[in-house]
Formats: sequence, C-alpha cells, structure tokens
Amino acid sequence: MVTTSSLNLVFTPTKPTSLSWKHSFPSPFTTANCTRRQNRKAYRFAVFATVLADPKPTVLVAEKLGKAGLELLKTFANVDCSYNLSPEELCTKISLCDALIVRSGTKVTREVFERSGGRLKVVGRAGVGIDNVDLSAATEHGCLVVNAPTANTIAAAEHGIALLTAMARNIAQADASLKAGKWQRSKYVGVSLVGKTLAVIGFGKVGSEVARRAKGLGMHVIAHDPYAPADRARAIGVDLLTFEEVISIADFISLHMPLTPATSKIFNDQAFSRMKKGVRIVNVARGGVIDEEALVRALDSGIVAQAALDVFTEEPPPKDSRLVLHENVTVTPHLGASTTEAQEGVAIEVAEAVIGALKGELAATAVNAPMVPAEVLTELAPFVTLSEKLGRLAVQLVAGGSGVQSVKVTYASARGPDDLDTRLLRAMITKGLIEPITSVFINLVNADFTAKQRGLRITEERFLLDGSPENPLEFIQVQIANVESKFATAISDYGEIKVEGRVKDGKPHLTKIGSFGVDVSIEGSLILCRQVDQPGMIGSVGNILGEENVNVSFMSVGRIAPRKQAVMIIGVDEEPSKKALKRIGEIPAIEEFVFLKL
Ligand SMILES: NC(=O)C1=CN([C@@H]2O[C@H](COP(=O)(O)OP(=O)(O)OC[C@H]3O[C@@H](n4cnc5c(N)ncnc54)[C@H](O)[C@@H]3O)[C@@H](O)[C@H]2O)C=CC1
Ligand SMILES: O=C(O)C(=O)COP(=O)(O)O
Repeated sequence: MVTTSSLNLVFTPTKPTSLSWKHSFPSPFTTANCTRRQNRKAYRFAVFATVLADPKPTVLVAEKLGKAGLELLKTFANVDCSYNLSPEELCTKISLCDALIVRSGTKVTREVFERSGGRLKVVGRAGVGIDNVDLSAATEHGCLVVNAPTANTIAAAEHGIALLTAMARNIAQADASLKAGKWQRSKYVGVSLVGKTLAVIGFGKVGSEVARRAKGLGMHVIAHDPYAPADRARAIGVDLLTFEEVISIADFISLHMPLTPATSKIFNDQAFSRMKKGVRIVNVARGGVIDEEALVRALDSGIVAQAALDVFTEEPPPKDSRLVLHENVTVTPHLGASTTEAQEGVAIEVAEAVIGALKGELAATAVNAPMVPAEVLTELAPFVTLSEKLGRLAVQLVAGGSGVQSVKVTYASARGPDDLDTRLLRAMITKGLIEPITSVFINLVNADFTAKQRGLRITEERFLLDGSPENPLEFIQVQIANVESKFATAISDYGEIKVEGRVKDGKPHLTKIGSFGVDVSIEGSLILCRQVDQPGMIGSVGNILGEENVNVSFMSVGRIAPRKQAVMIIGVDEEPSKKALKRIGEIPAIEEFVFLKL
C-alpha cells in the first residue's frame, strides 16, 4: 500500500531557488517515500515546508535582536545577522533566506518578496507594529508574517508614562538648559497630572496598561477604541467614548493605536481644532497617525501646549524637522520597546514563532493567516488531507479547456457552524484545485487570495446531520459547476463534477464519484474506469498493468446493478505508460477511463 501523505503536497514551493532547501520540497507527485512520522509532522500544519531536513534553513536577522532569541534561532537554523542593509542589499540577500527577522527600522517591501524567488517562508517582526511589512505582498507570495505582540507591552506603556511625566514637568528642556549653564526655574514651571483627564486612543495592550498607570497617578482616564470591549475598559474604571468626545474633553491625549489606512493622519488640522486649548499629546504609537505639519501649526497656535513623541512619519526624522526642534516638543528616537527585558522577550517570542512556522506549525502570532488552535488542528488533521485530495481529484476530472470558476464545497457534520472552523479545509481544497494545473504554490496564507486572483469562486455549505457531533465531519463534497469532464461518470445528476470523501480509520476515502457510490482510500495514483459489469474485467486490466510492470495497490468496483454499468478504481504505484493506458482504453467493455495523480 502506498502511504498517504499530505506532506509534500502541502509544502511544495513554486520555485525552490535554494540548493540547500531544494531536496526538502519533493515533487507533489512523490508521496510514497514519506514516512508516517513525517505525515504526523505535516499535520502540525500546513503553512510551509516542515521537513526538518539538513541542511538547516537560513534566517536573516536584519536588525539587532536579543541574545536569547539569537541563541534559540541558532539551534534550528543558520543565522545571518546583517544589520543596516540598504534596500538593494536586502533584496539581494533575500533569495538565500527562508526567514527574515526585522524590527521597525526595515521596510519589507513588495520587492523583497518578489526578489525572494519563492524561498522566503516567514517574516518575523520582533515587536508589535507591522506597518513596515507589505502584508498584501507577503500574502500574495504565500509568506507568513508573525510578530511578537506581548513582550514589549509594558516597556511601551512605561515609555508612554515616562514621556507624559517628562513633558508635564519639562524634564528634557530643563535638563538641556542646566547643562548649557543656565538656571531657569521660572521658565520650566510644569503642570500637574492629578485630577486631569487623559484620553487613551487605542485601548489595546499598551493603551490599557497606560490607562492603569495613569489612574495610579490620580488622572481621570477616558478612552476611544472602536473595537475594544466595554467591559474590559469598565474593569479598569475607564469610559469608552467616541473619538470626537475624547479629543474635546481631554487635557492629555496618549496614542496607542496601530498605523492603518483608517488611522493614518487621524490627528489633522480638523482634529486639533476640536481639542481643548492647551492640550498635551503623547505619541508612542506611530508617527503616521499624526499629520506632523498640522501638529506644528497646532503647537505654534497654542492649541497644543506640548507634545512628547517617540515615533515619526519618517525615521529618523530630517535633521531640520520643525517638529523635532520645536521648543514645546520632547522627543525620543523610537525607544518605546527598548528596555533590556522587552528586547530579550520579543527576541524569544519572535524566534519561537519563526521556528514554529518553518517547522510548519501554525503560528499563534500569525498576522496574515487564520489562527487555528492546536486542538482543532489535531482533530481536523485527516480531513485536511481529505480536502486536498478531493480538490486534486475533482480538478483532474475537468476536461481540458473548460475553465474552473465555480466550486461548491459541502461539509456534512453534526456540529453547528460555530464548532467547525473550515478555513483550513477550504484552503486545502483550493490548494488541491489549483496546484495540479499551475506552478503556483498554495498554502494557508495565500489560498483565498490566489483563488480570487484566478477568478475561482468557492462557496461553502453546511449540511447539518443528526447525531453525535463527536467527529468534526461525516463527509466532504466538492462540486465543480459549468465544466465538461474527461470522465463523464463524474458528472452528477445536476450536471456538475462531483466527488465526495470521508475519513475512515484516519485515512481519506473517496466514497462517491458523480452518482456512483465507491469506497477506496485516496492515495497514490488512480485509474478510474467505467465499464459494462461483466466477468473478467479486473483480470483484463490487471494483466495489462502487470505486463507493463505497474504495481497495483488496490482495486475496487462499484456498480449500479449486476451486469449493468460499474465503476472500477485501480490504485497504482507507478504511472502507467501511454501505451498501457491506450491498451486499457481498447478493452471493449471499457466505456471510459481516466488516470489521476493524487
Ligand atoms: N514606540 C514603540 O516602541 C512601540 C510602539 N507600539 C505601537 O503601539 C501600537 C499598539 O500596540 P498594542 O497595544 O500592543 O497593540 P494592540 O493591538 O493590543 O492594540 C491596538 C488597539 O488599537 C485599536 N484601534 C484600532 N484602530 C483604531 C482606531 N481607529 N482608533 C482607536 N483605536 C483603534 C485596536 O482595537 C486595539 O485595541 C502598535 O500598533 C505599535 O504601532 C507598540 C510597541 C512599542
Ligand atoms: O513593537 C513595536 O511596534 C515597536 O514600535 C517597537 O519597535 P522596535 O522593535 O523597537 O523597532
């Protein structure tokens, strides 16, 4: 029997440019040489090449990373620490790298993904903000992006509070003045924080920690965050209000939202005009959320009394930046995450995520792929294989020239929709549908994107079964509409190519083709024949294959009724020659046949 494996099918890249990894990515059609152990690994799932083969993968660390993270990476990969690369140097190096780790100082542009030649599997952001990574390009190239979302939260919050207090008491300006030999006590009279209203914009991890600390300083804290749960805010004693409300009430505003198209320059002339005169602003989020020229105008007019900024639209900012040089502005060079503790933490967090991704595990910190909990993955494992096989099978039944545009997938399950996450299954069906007919490499990251790009519409339906929802699924059906089939038997009564499969004893089985009920394990290569049900058919086909030295792994016949029509499915270990297939086709009782590689 051929061993079933999703391993190489799942992880075959388009163009494995690196010699070192080339043999780690076998052809999609050589499943037989995978071990069961590899299979289990493959089930841990399906983002990228998982084989821990020698030689090691190469990880390019493009910005300074904590020692503990580097040590961890070195246990698994060849680590190339090359800091301060120019954009061109990065693009040149990237084709030799399986993973790239950056902080906020490296722009991971579309060109980086294009120039990687398909080798780059994961970008690790050693920090939170991923606005320096072109996520669309990453997704289009099937490259996973992971970040380190938790380890620098406290550092960023503490820096926000440091800037808030330093700004209120003119610490930086007074320090510079004294060092310049002056003693200006009346010039640097500050303002008190206690009793003042602080508006936190972006009530996520950092924002809520800032709020907690500000309350400890005796401030009244309000927040705006369109996506934050009100009960989390209430638990800290913070009211969630609208953007207009918070900016018009606040004495101090602290920014903690990500830079996205929706937040870009959200602090502009209009927003400043609605603020209380003399408001003070802290930005430890991203420079791009503020229109910096508008802020200079607001500072000059006195609407904004002071600003304390850790981040800038352009980093480093121009030396003659009016904003940086403004006397009412306190600045730090993007130091929010720069504590010893946070840097060790993010380094470990990102190293673990990158290693996990290279091993094929779904990262818990994936930014551009669905996150599926480990226990769900384990349960869905055999259905993942089944999904891909059904996709591969169905698409190979399509007659040449008929473009596949509309695919319906039906999941029959006793589980309610909320208890069955089908994203992984849909991705694998997409992979099965697209990979046999193109050179595109599909994984969980780029499946939906690639389907859309190719005009392939995949609709999903649930078929709710009675009974115990112990098994996640009973069967999966894949139907391709509006196409001709090279094996007319595969066309259902409704005119679509239809294949249906189930998992039996942990293995994917084909249980229906067109309107014929069958039952064969889907593995290796198959010959499907429709014939008149008569004695001697198995022998006739078996003889031809034997004479051609093709090993038969199994044969199964499903029929409508004795002596009527039957479908014979033959599993073969080797691909029969054209001559052998022609001879099979010439057997008089064989009405049609097709050879499929799964
Ligand atoms: N200066 C530095 O060194 C550091 C800066 N950061 C920045 O801080 C940001 C926040 O980090 P975390 O709190 O860890 O992320 P987070 O994802 O936990 O929180 C971000 C919050 O912003 C909210 N948000 C999204 N759109 C919004 C909008 N239009 N208005 C208001 N709120 C909105 C989200 O709902 C979320 O609750 C990061 O995206 C990063 O840019 C983070 C760490 C260090
Ligand atoms: O984590 C973030 O979003 C940060 O801004 C930290 O940036 P850094 O890693 O210090 O370049």
